[in-house]
This record gives sequence, structure tokens and C-alpha cells, in this order.
Amino acid sequence: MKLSFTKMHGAGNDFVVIDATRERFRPTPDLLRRLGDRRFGVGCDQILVIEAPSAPGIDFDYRIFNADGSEVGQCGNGTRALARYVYEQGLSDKPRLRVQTATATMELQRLDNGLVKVDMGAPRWQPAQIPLLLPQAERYRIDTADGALEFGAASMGNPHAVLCVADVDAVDVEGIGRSLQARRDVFPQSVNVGFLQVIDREHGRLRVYERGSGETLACGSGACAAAAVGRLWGLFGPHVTLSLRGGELNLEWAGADAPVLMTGPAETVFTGEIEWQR
Ligand SMILES: N[C@H](CCC[C@H](N)C(=O)O)C(=O)O
Repeated sequence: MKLSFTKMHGAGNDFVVIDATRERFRPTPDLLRRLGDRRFGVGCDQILVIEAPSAPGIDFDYRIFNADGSEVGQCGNGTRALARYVYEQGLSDKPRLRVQTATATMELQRLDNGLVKVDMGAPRWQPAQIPLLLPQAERYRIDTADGALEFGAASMGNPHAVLCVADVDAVDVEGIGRSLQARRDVFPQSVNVGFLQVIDREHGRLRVYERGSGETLACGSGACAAAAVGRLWGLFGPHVTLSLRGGELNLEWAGADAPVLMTGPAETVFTGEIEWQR
């Protein structure tokens, strides 16, 4: 049977979007991997499944699968793509939408300039199963084959480690990303690894080696985590623009338990169909 999908991206982080608002969609791991495969399938970083709400006060539920088929609870760039899809398809005309994932509830707002602003909720600091270096700054250090690595750790509904580096173009993103993801003693559910180059208090550059997808051109939740760690470490003010390889994201965080607000683009690229067996 044929499965219809919409190909989208948010700052180059690309998605296969499945509209399951009218009919349940229960994908097999093989189908998910095929949708994610850039050679044998469609190709994307994440598969986003938009569903009718399962709780009052929620406009849409939203399931997120990485290209390797793993299901996760947060995708910041994907939330903006969901908003664009919902408005383009006329599934809602509300200026603000509340969406729910397995681990987070987010409110999003369509802006007049076509961008989407998302309340990503407050950063949750990782439980200290990692030896704290300086407890008050959420700064951690672990020893690896590459030597000691220092990083901040925050959850946006999914786990992030943030390393500050002098030049994002000169860092072994895959090598260090994989070595941190392999440390299941520190990150039991693996981790998204962000590499942050601070330019000044309002600007930075970021690359992210994502859990389940490898390096992506942008990571929305990773940008939120980097903005929060940077502010916690006194490197950023409350507003920061992060340049990622696929585009720019704007982050606002007032600190403490305030939500991180992320503003950025979302584009529709094409629609298609793919044969699949239930
Ligand atoms: N790889 C992430 C999910 C996608 C996050 C990213 N694409 C975003 O925009 O937040 C994880 O396993 O938690």
C-alpha cells in the first residue's frame, strides 16, 4: 500500500512528516529505517508523526523517530515543521498551538514573518550521575581515550551534552560525539552532543552530533541546551543567535526555571508516496 509523506526541514535538519491525524500510523522499525535511509528510502534526520490530541488542552500529539528508528521525546526543529504543516494543510488556524510529545508539552506561535516561535519548556539539568566538577555551574568532566572532556549537560525532553570549543570547524565532531554517546555509564539513554563556539554574549556557532542520526545541519533542542549552558556559565546573555551549518536559530532564556524560547524557519520541500507493507 502507498504511504503519503511531506518532506520538510528546519534550518537544514530534515524530516519526513506523516499526517496521522485522521488514521493511526503504527510504523515498523524497518519502515522507519527505510524512510530515514538516504540511499534505499526517502532520507531524513527524523520521521515526525502528527496525531490527533490525546489530552484536553492539546492541539496535536507528535511522535518523533530518529533515522535509526529510535523513538525520542523532543525535536525542536521538528516542532516548527509541524506548525508549518498544520497551517499549510488547514488543520488549524489558531495563532498558538500546544503540542505534546512523549516527554514534553510545547506551545508554538506563528509569527508574521513566517518564522515560528516555540516555548520549549525549561531546561532540566541532568541527574548528577556524572561527577560534578563545579556543582553550581552544571559543569562536568569525564576522562576518555581522547583525554578529559568538560561539558554542560541539560535535557529539553531529550539529553544534551554541550562542549565549548575554540573553533567548531576544527573539532572532531563525529569522533568525540561517538565516544560520549558510548559512555552509557554517564548517559544511560545515549546523548546528543553539541559543540559550541562562543563569539560574544549574543552570538555563537554550534554543531551537533545527534543521537540516532549523526551530525545534522541543525538541532533545535541542542541549540536550546547550548544557549542555556552558555548562559549558566556566564558566556551568554538572555538573547543569543546561534549559527548552525544549516541556518540560524534565535534563543531567549531568562534563566532559572524560565522556558527557553526558540525562533527559527521551517520549509516544505516536496510531497511524495512510498510503497509499504503494513
Ligand atoms: N536526535 C534527537 C532528536 C531530534 C532532535 C533535533 N533534531 C532537534 O531539532 O531538536 C534525540 O535523539 O534526542
